[in-house]
Amino acid sequence: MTLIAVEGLEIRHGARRVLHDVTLTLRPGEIVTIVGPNGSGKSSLLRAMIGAIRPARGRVVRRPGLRIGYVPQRLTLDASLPMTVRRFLSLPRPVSDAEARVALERAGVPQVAPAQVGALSGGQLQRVLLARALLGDPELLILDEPTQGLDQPGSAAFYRQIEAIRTETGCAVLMVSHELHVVMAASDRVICLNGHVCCEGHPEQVASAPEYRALFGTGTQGALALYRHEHTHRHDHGPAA
Ligand SMILES: Nc1ncnc2c1ncn2[C@@H]1O[C@H](COP(=O)(O)OP(=O)(O)OP(=O)(O)O)[C@@H](O)[C@H]1O
Repeated sequence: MTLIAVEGLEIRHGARRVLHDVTLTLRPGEIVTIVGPNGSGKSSLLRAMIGAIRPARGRVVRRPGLRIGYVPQRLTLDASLPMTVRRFLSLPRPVSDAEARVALERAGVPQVAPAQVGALSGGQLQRVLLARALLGDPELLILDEPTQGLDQPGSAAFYRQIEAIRTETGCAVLMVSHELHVVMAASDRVICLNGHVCCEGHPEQVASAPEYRALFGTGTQGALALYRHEHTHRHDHGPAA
């Protein structure tokens, strides 16, 4: 059973082709991470998948009625605007106190409902955005670099929370991250994107191995060495060929 399928997708921004021939599917309950260099089209792919960008070619097929929760890469909030987390969660759709409480608990910040949004730490704000995405009880959670700006322990804790949410709710998760060394333990599948799908596969089953622990924190290179990453082609011309 497929939740969402991307078939032969091409995305253009104006005259510039940023993605081409992208085909992938997501199944219920799996955690898939997209990695790739800056400007490789990761955000564009996610935005096409939620229907915010129209493909130049190909298509996105969503299971009818599929509930998607989306956490964007950036949310600019005016820190001086007085607004509690509770109120923020009711925008634009009013939600009950019970719904808000469950979402904040799932996101790991059960205590912040009365806090001002502008007073939250970066890590707390990311979790509030996650809570907001969880409100519609999504079958697919899409997160675009959700740990940008967090330190490594903060990122690791965030991804553990994502895994716990998947276990608890059974939702599938598609996320973009630059931190393969952190997310690989949480991911069932990794897709390497650079204008097209370069390669994809299971991260190594090493999360509990001492070697993995030793490498945790040594940066992406170490993790990439663990992830079987066999390119069958060269990138002579970059993604926008
Ligand atoms: N709305 C837009 N209009 C014009 N060009 C855009 C638009 N959005 C993205 N681009 C360009 O498309 C390319 C791919 O951008 P995208 O944000 O999808 O990549 P990314 O892999 O998510 O990058 P990053 O890792 O830096 O977030 C970039 O060159 C970007 O400048």
